[in-house]
Amino acid sequence: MTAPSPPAQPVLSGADGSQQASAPHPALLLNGLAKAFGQKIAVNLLSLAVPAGSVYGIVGPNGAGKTTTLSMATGLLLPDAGRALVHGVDVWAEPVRAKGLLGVLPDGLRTFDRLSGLELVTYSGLLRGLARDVVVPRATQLLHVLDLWDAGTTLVADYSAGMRKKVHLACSLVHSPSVLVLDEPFEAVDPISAKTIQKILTDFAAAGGTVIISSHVMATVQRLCTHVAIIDQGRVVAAGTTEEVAAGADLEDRFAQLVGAQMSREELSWLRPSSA
Ligand SMILES: Nc1ncnc2c1ncn2[C@@H]1O[C@H](COP(=O)(O)OP(=O)(O)OP(=O)(O)O)[C@@H](O)[C@H]1O
Repeated sequence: MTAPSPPAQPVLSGADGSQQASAPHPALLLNGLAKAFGQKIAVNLLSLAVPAGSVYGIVGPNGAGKTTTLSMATGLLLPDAGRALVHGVDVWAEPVRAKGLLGVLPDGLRTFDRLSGLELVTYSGLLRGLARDVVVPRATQLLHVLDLWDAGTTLVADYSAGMRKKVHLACSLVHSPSVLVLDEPFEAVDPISAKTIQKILTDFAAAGGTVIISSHVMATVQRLCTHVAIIDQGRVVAAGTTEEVAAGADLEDRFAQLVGAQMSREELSWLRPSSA
């Protein structure tokens, strides 16, 4: 895989009108993001700074607002309030520039699935402005690395859930973005492929890229992520380096401490195997 493309280098005008390099922006800055669906407040004035070069895990219970947050952060869903900036570029004010910096694996995406894997990844790269002689070798390589090459001309519509996840991951990588935003990248993926994906992501971050993943698999987040944010009811309840957030405990235990209080302790006394 090629190194991620360098982020847009923002400049500031000095008092004398000269241009000075500014302090580096976070790879992703969310500032007061909010979204309601009718009466339901999905994201409640959420702010977060993701440092460049980090592998940042977003965790939280079902319905906490992770997908809604990531959708607003990547220009897929219009926020009711707040801003999202990718390397200082406003996702909603300058969508084309911001999206050029992003590689996105959305949750439950519907794509052009009447294509083979090679066609879909190639098409994705062409849409991102890559030349065909650049995109075809990259797409081929990605399909080999993600163990999808043998699927040949099988349509993506006929892929398994894990294969679909991997081909969409390939689409998010093909243009070598600066910031990868991956909603549940390991969901439905087999353990060997999960290891391959983890290696791709750590290599990508080591080369200067930034990775943001949402996941429910705490062990993976603890092993893979340099930073983590725990989201609950549309708000950040803890954020920092993984070590800071875990605070000397297992991340899963910490997660349960922070957001487990409202989990039901009720017993399903009626749930007993029925006799034959
Ligand atoms: N399009 C929508 N219309 C109505 N409500 C929605 C919509 N999308 C999300 N919600 C609601 O917003 C809340 C947050 O949903 P979201 O999908 O962001 O949670 P999540 O943290 O990604 O959950 P999960 O871990 O289960 O994927 C939920 O209560 C959900 O029902």
